[in-house]
Amino acid sequence: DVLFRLLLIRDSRVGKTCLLCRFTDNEFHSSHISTIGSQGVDFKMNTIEVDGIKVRIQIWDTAGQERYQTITKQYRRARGIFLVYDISSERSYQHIMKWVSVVNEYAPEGVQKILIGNKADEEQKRQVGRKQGQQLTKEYGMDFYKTSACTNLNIKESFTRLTELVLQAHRKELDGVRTRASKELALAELEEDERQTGSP
Ligand SMILES: Nc1nc2c(ncn2[C@@H]2O[C@H](COP(=O)(O)OP(=O)(O)OP(=O)(O)O)[C@@H](O)[C@H]2O)c(=O)[nH]1
Repeated sequence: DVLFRLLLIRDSRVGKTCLLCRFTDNEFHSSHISTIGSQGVDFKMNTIEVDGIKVRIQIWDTAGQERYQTITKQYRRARGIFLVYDISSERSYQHIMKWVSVVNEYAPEGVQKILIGNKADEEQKRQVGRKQGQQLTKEYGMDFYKTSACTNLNIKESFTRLTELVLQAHRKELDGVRTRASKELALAELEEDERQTGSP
């Protein structure tokens, strides 16, 4: 089993908390409760299986209003980042570009990112064109998902995809851990056999 830390960013009210609640508890709350923890962050855990590996993911929900100095501390420990905008807010989309450069500056090398256009159910209030999300993903080389925490569109898919990307990026590291673990297990079994048979 492995454990990864993922992070949801950015503007306030784009639906970060709702995406997280939908993914971990399959719940949706239509009222807004701003994410204000002691650090402006809160997390939930979930386990998903990718390629036969059980991956425990710790997903951090950052407060959109938080000063970025606080949030950048969180970036350093993240393996994967969801950059979230709201399709009914052009402003939240414009801010994504700024947040990509902040992430590139503060997040560890090799951090995986995907772009999320949330509130896809709010078609009548759409301010961000369908192609705009895809344009950004081409520019920054990220995968793109349009999601709705409200109707449960692409929630599991997007969380699974980011986890897959993180897993792929850390494959070598993981293989090393697995080899070491299986060698240690073999040694422990040998010692156990020797103890039972009384041989040295
Ligand atoms: N229609 C619709 N509304 C949504 C969706 N996701 C979230 N909302 C609503 O948008 C508002 C803000 O959602 P939150 O999840 O609290 O937003 P946030 O990004 O965590 O906000 P901060 O904690 O302030 O950073 C709430 O009223 C939610 O009900 C969605 O997919 N569709």
